[in-house]
Amino acid sequence: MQVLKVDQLTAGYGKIPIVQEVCLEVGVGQVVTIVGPNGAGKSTFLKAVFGLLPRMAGTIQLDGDDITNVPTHRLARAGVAYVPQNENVFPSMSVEENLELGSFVSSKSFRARVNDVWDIFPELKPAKGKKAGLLSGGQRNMLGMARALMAEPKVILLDEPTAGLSPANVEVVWSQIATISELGTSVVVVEQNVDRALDSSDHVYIIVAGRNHDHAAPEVLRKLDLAGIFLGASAEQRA
Ligand SMILES: Nc1ncnc2c1ncn2[C@@H]1O[C@H](COP(=O)(O)OP(=O)(O)OP(=O)(O)O)[C@@H](O)[C@H]1O
Repeated sequence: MQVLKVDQLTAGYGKIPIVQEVCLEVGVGQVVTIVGPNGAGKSTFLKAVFGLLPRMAGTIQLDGDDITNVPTHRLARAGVAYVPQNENVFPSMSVEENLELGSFVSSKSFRARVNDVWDIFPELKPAKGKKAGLLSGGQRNMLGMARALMAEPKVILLDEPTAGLSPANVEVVWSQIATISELGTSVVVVEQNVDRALDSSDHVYIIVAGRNHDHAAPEVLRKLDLAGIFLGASAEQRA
């Protein structure tokens, strides 16, 4: 059974569809990555799955239950978490307060759950009293993920968690993603660096111009001319 199954999703801003008939499936504990050229609609897709944009067509299932029309504020309780690329923490609140907010829909007490999360993000624990706005960019990204995980989601949607990070921090984030999936939360991650995505994903979807272009296991995609696909898409966008 797939944890998340998105079928033929069409969504966009206002009445303009940006993603069209996009399909994506994620199994239990899998890391599924979405790659594609700039402006392909990757972020739009995540926002639409999380109900932040109107869905014009298609269906979304979580553990076999239809959640297509479940509003965003109920999705967290249902088991879907979303971490946007920016503004993913409350800057005037401490690290620990951010995590407390994230724990409201958890079945575990804050104290029990926070220890699981400190295990995944040990760097955050010494900073627990610090205001989130004073953290480095990398630490803020971690806190965004940590806060979302406090809710014990079945699936977590991460929008470019490695954007703007140093190479060392990129590696830290990918190892955290691996740990999150090993602990049973499935991960859907948008990533700009295709090679890095192929190294750490169970399955990769390529979205071009708002539509599914291809999807396969990394070893299959490595045999394709990915640069050509991306450059071709850029040329089409310029034309
Ligand atoms: N708030 C918005 N209102 C209208 N159009 C938008 C909005 N945000 C994004 N778009 C448009 O939707 C399209 C897809 O953008 P999106 O950010 O989803 O792409 P992306 O694949 O995530 O790109 P990138 O890799 O550059 O982040 C783009 O043409 C963009 O201009």
